[in-house]
Amino acid sequence: MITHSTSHAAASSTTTGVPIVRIEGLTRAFGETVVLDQLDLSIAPGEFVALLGRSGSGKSTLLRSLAGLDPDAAGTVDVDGTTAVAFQQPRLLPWRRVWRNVTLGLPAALDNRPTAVAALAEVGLVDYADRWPSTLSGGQAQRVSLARALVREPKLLLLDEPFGALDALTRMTTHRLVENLWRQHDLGVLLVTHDVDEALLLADRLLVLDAGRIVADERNDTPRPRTREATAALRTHLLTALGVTDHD
Ligand SMILES: Nc1ncnc2c1ncn2[C@@H]1O[C@H](COP(=O)(O)OP(=O)(O)OP(=O)(O)O)[C@@H](O)[C@H]1O
Repeated sequence: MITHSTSHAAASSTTTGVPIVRIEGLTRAFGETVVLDQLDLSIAPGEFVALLGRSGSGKSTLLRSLAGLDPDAAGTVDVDGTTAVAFQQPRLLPWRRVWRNVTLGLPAALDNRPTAVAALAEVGLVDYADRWPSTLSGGQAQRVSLARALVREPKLLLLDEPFGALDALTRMTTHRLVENLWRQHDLGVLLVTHDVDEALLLADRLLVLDAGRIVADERNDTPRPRTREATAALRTHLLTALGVTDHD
């Protein structure tokens, strides 16, 4: 049984320095396969963390536990405040206009157009509120899904390969957008990605998941904006932790 608690204490963790995420002994198995094995992890308020790992290493499983979507995991997952998730596919409902996708699932008091438009303005889509999802480009649809996450005012934003389906140029502009949202909202971010360079560009802390545990946990203090040259040594270290070399 998992203990998943979400607190909304009056003394916010931002002022107290208490972690926004505390995971202890998180274990998840599917049949005989143990995917997460007594995993421990803390995330501080406002921290931008990237989670790397080979395909099948359990990144999405960990993220689902953090989002409270996996009642069958065992261990403790404490999250201080609201979490919101954006996935690789934007998952917009085609029969709802853009703004009604943004407020989907919100309490009635917040399920209104002005709330949605304010969030859409933050992702540069203020004029798209009344569009249908089918008229959006892939990058625009992904920005709508970010607006849908932001409108929940999360303390922790969970991003599961959100840039994976975007073309290279759109990916770069969406990187900038996420970096700006993180700064402006003082968000904690956990970004699941296969892309070491993307992780080095965006995150201040880099985790590698392997065999159910965190096997590397590195700080990335490279000044922003970051260049590939500045992060080269850390890149090599992470690739080694991932079991690949530059020549693979
Ligand atoms: N509902 C499920 N039933 C059975 N096995 C599952 C289920 N969900 C995940 N798994 C297994 O758990 C392991 C971890 O899956 P997970 O999706 O967390 O990996 P991942 O690191 O996110 O992979 P990828 O990078 O390919 O997205 C895989 O072996 C997968 O087959």
